[in-house]
Amino acid sequence: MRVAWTSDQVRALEEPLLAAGVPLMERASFALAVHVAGVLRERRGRVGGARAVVLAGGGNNGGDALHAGALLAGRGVEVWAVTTSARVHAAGLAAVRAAGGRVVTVADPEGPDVRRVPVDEAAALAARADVVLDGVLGIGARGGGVGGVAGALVSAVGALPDRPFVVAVDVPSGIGVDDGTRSGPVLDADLTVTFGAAKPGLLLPPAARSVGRVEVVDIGLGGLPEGARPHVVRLEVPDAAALWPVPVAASHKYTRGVVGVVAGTRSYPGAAVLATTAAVRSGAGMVRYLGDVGETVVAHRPEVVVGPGRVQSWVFGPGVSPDDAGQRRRIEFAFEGVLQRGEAAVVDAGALELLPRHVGPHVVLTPHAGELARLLTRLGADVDRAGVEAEPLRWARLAHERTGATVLLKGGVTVVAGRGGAAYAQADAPAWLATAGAGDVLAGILGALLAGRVDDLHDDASLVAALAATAALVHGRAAHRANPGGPVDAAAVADALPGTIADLLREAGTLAP
Ligand SMILES: NC(=O)C1=CN([C@@H]2O[C@H](COP(=O)(O)OP(=O)(O)OC[C@H]3O[C@@H](n4cnc5c(N)ncnc54)[C@H](OP(=O)(O)O)[C@@H]3O)[C@@H](O)[C@H]2O)[C@@H](O)CC1
Ligand SMILES: [K+]
Repeated sequence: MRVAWTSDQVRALEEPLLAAGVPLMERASFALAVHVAGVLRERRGRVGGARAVVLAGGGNNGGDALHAGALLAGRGVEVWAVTTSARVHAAGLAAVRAAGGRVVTVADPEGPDVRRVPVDEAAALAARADVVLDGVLGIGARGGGVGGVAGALVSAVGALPDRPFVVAVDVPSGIGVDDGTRSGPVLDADLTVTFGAAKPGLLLPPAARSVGRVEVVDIGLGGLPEGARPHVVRLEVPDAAALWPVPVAASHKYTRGVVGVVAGTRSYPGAAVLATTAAVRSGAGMVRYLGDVGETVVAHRPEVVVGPGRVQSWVFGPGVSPDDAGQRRRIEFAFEGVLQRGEAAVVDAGALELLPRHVGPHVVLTPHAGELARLLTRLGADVDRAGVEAEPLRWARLAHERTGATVLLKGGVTVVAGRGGAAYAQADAPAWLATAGAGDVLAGILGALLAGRVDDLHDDASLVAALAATAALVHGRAAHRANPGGPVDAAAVADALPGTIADLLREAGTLAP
């Protein structure tokens, strides 16, 4: 599990350690230098003789970068430090100089003993480097992107035609550290070396697209205090495996969970086939189908039972248009069971428009950004698709607050917001998965997962959000497995589910008997 702590959470952990004289910056800069040396070795075969440019802002983020620069200079790297603020981390600067590094500045005024160079000249230095360390801004960033001459430098380096390898120190400078926004110049990184724990902006879109590979370095901050929850979590394979309902020898189809699927119409029968197939192939005990295309569904999936009966979870909406009277009536009727008996439900596509006024967290909405914007607009919020894409967690949370439902917002990074502040950001899928029918498959996976764990959901409402994140993880991994490195179609993703889930359980050592 990758957890993200906010700037305030990190500062609260740092404070007593710094007061006690724990050398956090030494630890951070040493680990940073080790990672940069690793990059240089990988890219050029050796560290000595490489060129590194350190972009150093006026705070401790610049201090980290300068100290790492000094360590690299000590290993024979030609180091140039470019300071971006009249204020500079004095000890870091002294260390770079003592190790033989050279220092220039783009700031005005230039400060004592530092030669001022135009932004273009500093960017040209970066262009000739094997690696650039971005230490302009860390968790002290005020948001709104990198301002002033530092921002001009970040833009100039980012626009270099032959971009050098960029290592972000703690975070790519200029991202919204706590909310993942991108509202000004940001230097996209190839590698981010972050201290203590990930930060929300490293996991959340759109900033998460700027971070490259993320390495978390333990600098001895310990953990969050009792009761504090990480701001955002990204589940990994062992977490998903631990959450997956695995049958035991005594299990039968009803204890394993029955999924009721109300999906598809005569115009869109494929959605019904995909959602039921995904539920069957994710290990549901049984799948029921309600709708007008039962024959088509059974032709593809003979395991599916057509017609009403008891279910543990529902999948509403794939391929359903709200003006289809038959499906609308079935969904509205089934929602009564969801509200009265506590059956879980996945509410997708056309069914989003049929959502009752207030539901519980055992109902999961699975909109994409445009659908979430429409839903929120109906609920009185002023937001459009671009607004949702700019701050997905904020809007997913608002939808959770206004409806009571757990919200899974689909995207390149899928964001989940649930009860008790639960928030997940999953980046498991190849970009190829942005294809018709992929959402129907996700809905089926989640339906099976909720049916299998329905007894646990009511004891622990935040579990639903974790299950939604698990469904996104399995969906993404199934897409990778369906055709590694190439295009995928939704049916192939559904077909890859049994193998994906078996691999997941095998990797985590939780195989069924
Ligand atoms: N404490 C420790 O010992 C440890 C700290 N650690 C490291 O310290 C980092 C946090 O350091 P920090 O708190 O000094 O803040 P930091 O991110 O360097 O930036 C603040 C400076 O930026 C400026 N500024 C702000 N916003 C701006 C903007 N939009 N555009 C332009 N400028 C802007 C602002 O200047 P101002 O304008 O206010 O004069 C201020 O000077 C953390 O990420 C980690 O790397 C680790 O080594 C572990 C030990
Ligand atoms: K940085």
